[in-house]
Amino acid sequence: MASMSVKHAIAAAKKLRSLQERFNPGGSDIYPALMGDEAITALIPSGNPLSVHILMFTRALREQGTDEQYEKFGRRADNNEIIGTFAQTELGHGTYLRGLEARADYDRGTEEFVLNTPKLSSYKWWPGGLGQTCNYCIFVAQLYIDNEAKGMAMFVVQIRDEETHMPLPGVHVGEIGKKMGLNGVNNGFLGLKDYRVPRLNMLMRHQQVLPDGRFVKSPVSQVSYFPMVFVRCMVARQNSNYLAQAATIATRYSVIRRQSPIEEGQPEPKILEHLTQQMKVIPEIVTAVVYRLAAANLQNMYNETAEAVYRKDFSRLPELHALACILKVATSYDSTYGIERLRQACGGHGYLTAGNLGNIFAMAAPACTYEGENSVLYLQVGKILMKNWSQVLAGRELMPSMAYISECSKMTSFPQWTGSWECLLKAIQYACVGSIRLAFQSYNARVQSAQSQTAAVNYSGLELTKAAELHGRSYVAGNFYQQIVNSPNKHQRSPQFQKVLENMLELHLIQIFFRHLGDILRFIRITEDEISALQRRLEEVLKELRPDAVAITDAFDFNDKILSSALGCYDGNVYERLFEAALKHPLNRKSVPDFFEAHLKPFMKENADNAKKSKL
Ligand SMILES: CCCCCCCC/C=C\CCCCCCCC(=O)SCCNC(=O)CCNC(=O)[C@H](O)C(C)(C)COP(=O)(O)OP(=O)(O)OC[C@H]1O[C@@H](n2cnc3c(N)ncnc32)[C@H](O)[C@@H]1OP(=O)(O)O
Ligand SMILES: Cc1cc2nc3c(=O)[nH]c(=O)nc-3n(C[C@H](O)[C@H](O)[C@H](O)COP(=O)(O)OP(=O)(O)OC[C@H]3O[C@@H](n4cnc5c(N)ncnc54)[C@H](O)[C@@H]3O)c2cc1C
Repeated sequence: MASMSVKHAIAAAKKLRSLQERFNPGGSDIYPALMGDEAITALIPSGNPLSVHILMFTRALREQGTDEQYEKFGRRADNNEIIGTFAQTELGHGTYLRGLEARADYDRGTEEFVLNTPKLSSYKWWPGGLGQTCNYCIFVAQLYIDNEAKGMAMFVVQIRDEETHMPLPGVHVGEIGKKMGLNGVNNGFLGLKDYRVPRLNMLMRHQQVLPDGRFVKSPVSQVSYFPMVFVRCMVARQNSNYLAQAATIATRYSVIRRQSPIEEGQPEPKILEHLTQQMKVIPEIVTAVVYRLAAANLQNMYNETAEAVYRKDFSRLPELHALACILKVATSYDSTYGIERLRQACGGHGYLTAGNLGNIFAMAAPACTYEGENSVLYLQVGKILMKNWSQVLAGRELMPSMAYISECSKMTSFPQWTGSWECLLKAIQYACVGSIRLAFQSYNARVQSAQSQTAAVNYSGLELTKAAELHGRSYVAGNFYQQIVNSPNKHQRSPQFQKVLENMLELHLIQIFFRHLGDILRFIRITEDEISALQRRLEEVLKELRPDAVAITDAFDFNDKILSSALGCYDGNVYERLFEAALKHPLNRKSVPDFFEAHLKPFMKENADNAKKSKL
């Protein structure tokens, strides 16, 4: 599997490099964007072993290295003359980066760093492509000068000979083992023993070790976390795509499959005519659309901020960090659970490999963990919200994506309920701000009672997580509302198209409202009649969107090769394709399987003989 993946990944990389040269010669950004494209991931169903090379290795060299370092390593990486990965996580630590145990000791005598993974738990563990594909990596380690810890730093480390691909002396490298999916990625382990690299192999754009061992600190230490911010943005985009793929498959299947007459004596309808089926499928289509738009916005913000960071302007980093975290979490959770709901919506056939929903799930699910485990990122956002709430209390302005928090904080009570989109959006935001206030009170009370800030974060963790989740909902719903209702492009849309978009907005807002009804009721009084009215609107909008479901998923524009699904093919010949796939199974190659003579026949014969004997 790994060798097939490498072969396909290389073919894809070549093709994309030629597209890059044709459309954006000399530029650098289009390449990873193309590599992140759904086409590439789908064409390598066991995962792309070059992902981390492209998404993290090349980027870190460009963004964390000096210009000379880029010339020495980065250009070769961009040209794919060397293949690398980002080796940060260890067997014993992934989340708590300050706890990483790999170390780099500066030897001023030789002007080298001595790299070590001193214990089993400090072995690097997980980096994509490290097992067998890569000959280089960025090795993240605690920097020590005269045995004094200086914080994390990144080192360019050659791990295999460029000619023979043999691991170099002092390098212990291998594959970590079979996983639920992504088995072509060859995630690897790496141990280093007294492995020396020249001083200039430490990436020194933002922090430096001078030849005499003096340490020049980065102006903003978090800038070393920047490669992760980029991949979090890519996860938001990629996981929205996985959800869109699964929604396309389930929608197409749901208009082919027929089951159970709705009226006695009537023919069996397409299963998508059943209201509960609509509720399983259509909201996922809408969620995919909503997240794609949010991820596109995030990508723009990333591009602007990355340019500023390159110029050493770090002012927008906190806002980008907060948004990248929240969208990474929201898209990875909602796609993972959404894909599973869509698989169940395809009944028994959803469980067949030929439907491809299992593989799409296996591609989407690990994004809940990699690039920052989701609960941990929620807590990051929770902490940022606490800081911002202090700003609100001090009457200061907040970053644009949190401006709604100041606005809601000024409201003494929730305005008259109207049920309009504005009202629904405001309700979600208001509940979010109420949750932030409560979390702040708990957190603050703990700090006042002499708990440390970190302990207070831990013990207020449930409330912080809730506030973060609602902030994600508020941001995403607010973004969608703006794009549908207030976009400058609105007037270029046909009335019919605008109506479909508005139906999607209606469904999204009502769906989020019901999902968080408990949270909303803590802060807003709503009558039973008002809730029932929303229930009727939910049923109505599902009915209205039902005829558009296929067209919306067709507009995602996934071709059959990408979906690789007997259930989701464009021509709708589901049963023919399922049969075709079944006939290809190795067990169907022979009418009588080999195990019959070897095992089954003797087993049955032995039983028959025993039965005969007992009768005698
Ligand atoms: C060709 C491609 C085709 C494929 C498809 C493409 C699509 C893409 C999809 C998929 C492919 C990719 C395949 C998978 C790749 C996976 C790779 C990996 O997994 S690499 C490892 C990731 N590891 C983590 O993410 C560790 C998580 N841990 C952390 O980030 C930190 O330890 C953290 C944030 C949890 C704690 O950091 P603290 O210990 O420094 O502590 P605190 O006090 O919380 O933070 C200090 C300050 O720094 C800020 N901060 C933290 N992180 C920041 C950041 N990233 N940027 C900016 N500021 C940050 C905070 O807001 C705080 O700010 P104040 O001081 O309060 O103002
Ligand atoms: C498919 C895949 C690819 C990967 N690729 C790479 C790669 O290329 N390079 C690389 O360096 N790494 C990679 N990783 C590793 C990944 O980044 C880590 O797995 C991730 O950061 C989570 O860390 P962990 O595994 O140590 O989980 P842990 O931190 O051990 O999490 C376990 C549990 O503990 C909880 N927990 C941990 N800390 C806290 C806290 N502070 N507060 C509350 N709860 C907490 C978590 O919420 C979770 O429930 C990859 C992982 C996967 C699955």
